[in-house]
Amino acid sequence: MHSKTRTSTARRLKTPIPERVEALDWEHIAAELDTQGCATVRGMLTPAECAGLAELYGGDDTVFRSRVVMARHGFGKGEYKYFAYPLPDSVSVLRTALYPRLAPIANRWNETLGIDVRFPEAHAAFVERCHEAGQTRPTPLLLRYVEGDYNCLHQDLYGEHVFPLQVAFLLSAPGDDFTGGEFVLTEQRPRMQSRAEVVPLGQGDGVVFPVHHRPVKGTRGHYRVNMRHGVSRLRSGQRHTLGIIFHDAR
Ligand SMILES: O=C(O)CCC(=O)C(=O)O
Ligand SMILES: [Fe+2]
Repeated sequence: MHSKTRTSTARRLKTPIPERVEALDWEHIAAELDTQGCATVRGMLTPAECAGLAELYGGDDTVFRSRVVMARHGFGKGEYKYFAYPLPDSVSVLRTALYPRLAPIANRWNETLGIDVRFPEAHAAFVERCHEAGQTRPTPLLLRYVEGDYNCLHQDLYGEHVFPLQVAFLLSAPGDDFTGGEFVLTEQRPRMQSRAEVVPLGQGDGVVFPVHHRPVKGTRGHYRVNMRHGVSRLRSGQRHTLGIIFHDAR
């Protein structure tokens, strides 16, 4: 990494999370999402913030509404816990601050795909829409993987209302805390073979990716590709992630 990048990252980390979100290059993120189907945001959380969030996993269970052991459902191996409302401050702030930057991308994608749904400017208004439809349970989650664990390719759909983008933050340090355990995205294109993308992440980095589909520009306009995400097998150590999903669950 260039020293210039390092300095500006460090400076950004002293600032509150909403300002860090504002400081990101959203034009670049939108362009990456359009062309590649995902975008990484580097150094969004400090190592201390990552450790604080990861520590919640083994702590007081009143922070969470439920725990899922993936092997019991055929989801893979490993486990995760959904946060309860009220969400921890940093999780709530991330969700609220990221949403208004992603909503215009989501609206543009829906327009491109000929889908009528439009998303309001503020997350509170979208959550209200979810709640009115009976989707009242919070979806932000902490995941934990140990050696041999993995997360099968999936889509985080929890009801009729779906916000089309989500963000996952890596809380552990690759190489130091764990090996293997790579974030994987696949694109299933109509009448074509699937394409896989491995997304390299450092501790505190986030990846923005589609929940279920995205528009891809073809020779005759745009077409819809089906997206799935998962995590490859952990070769050693322990890996924690924070998942931010913007729609609530039934
Ligand atoms: O652990 C990961 O990197 C994937 C997390 C995930 O599936 C999600 O955030 O929805
Ligand atoms: Fe997921």
